[in-house]
Amino acid sequence: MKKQIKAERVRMEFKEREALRGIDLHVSEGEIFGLLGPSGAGKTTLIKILTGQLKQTGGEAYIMGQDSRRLGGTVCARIGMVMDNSGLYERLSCADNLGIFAEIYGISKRKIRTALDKVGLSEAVKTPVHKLSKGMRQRLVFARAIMHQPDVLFLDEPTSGLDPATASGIHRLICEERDRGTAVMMTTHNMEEASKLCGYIALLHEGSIVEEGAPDDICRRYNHQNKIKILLHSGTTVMLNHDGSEADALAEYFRASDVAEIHSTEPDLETVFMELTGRGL
Ligand SMILES: Nc1ncnc2c1ncn2[C@@H]1O[C@H](COP(=O)(O)OP(=O)(O)OP(=O)(O)O)[C@@H](O)[C@H]1O
Repeated sequence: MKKQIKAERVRMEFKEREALRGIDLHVSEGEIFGLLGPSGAGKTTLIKILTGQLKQTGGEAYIMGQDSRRLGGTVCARIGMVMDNSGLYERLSCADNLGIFAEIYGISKRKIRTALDKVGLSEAVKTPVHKLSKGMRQRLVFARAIMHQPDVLFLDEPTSGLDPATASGIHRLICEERDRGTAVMMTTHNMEEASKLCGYIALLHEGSIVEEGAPDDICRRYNHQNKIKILLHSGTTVMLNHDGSEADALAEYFRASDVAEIHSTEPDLETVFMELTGRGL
């Protein structure tokens, strides 16, 4: 698997603040990497460095093997981005907004229609941006990010503030991009979204990665209780140690057909995050 995004000991010092304190990570093709962290953790700063919008004060960053401080036109044309400041032209139509980028990327105008269809905006081809709802705008920004079929995609809170149906449509498109082989790096404050989409996540706190791994593996690591919770048909809840000693008791409950539900006591990502940072997302 090609490592499309790489950071090696990346540091960023603003005048009176150290925003990143030596970040190491990589994202391979066909992978969705989640960068999570509370407000001010350094997520946007890192994405800006990786995409060449900001120059780091230490360490190295590479996109498709090219130093992010010197990204050339060919590499830039293979990157897609959804950032906080949408950069849409309010008075231009959806199609004309994408048209500008089609020209920059040097792709056929036919791709505009395909991209708008993909995000469900075929009816709004001629609608000026200022008449779009928040969800439609976000879908347009997404269409702009993927219309040139990028190899690397950066998504800074792509579903923030969207209704569940629009968010779920965007999730589907992100997965389609991954399946096409795109390396995706996304930030989110939504832990459910991160667990569902990301194969690998890094928890960023005050400029450092404090935990990383597959979401399930991280949650298992913080399963301090290590118990099984059984809900019986009678409504009673039984807690058993999850160390092998529970086998006989569990078999007995099953023999008696008493078991309605069975759960492990693994914490969710939000709880792990609270434990590590003392703050919620
Ligand atoms: N241009 C800048 N000049 C000075 N400080 C900055 C600048 N940009 C970011 N910072 C500081 O760097 C730290 C990290 O900011 P950053 O925007 O990367 O956080 P974030 O994790 O993206 O937060 P959020 O989730 O709120 O978007 C913050 O303390 C912020 O105030």
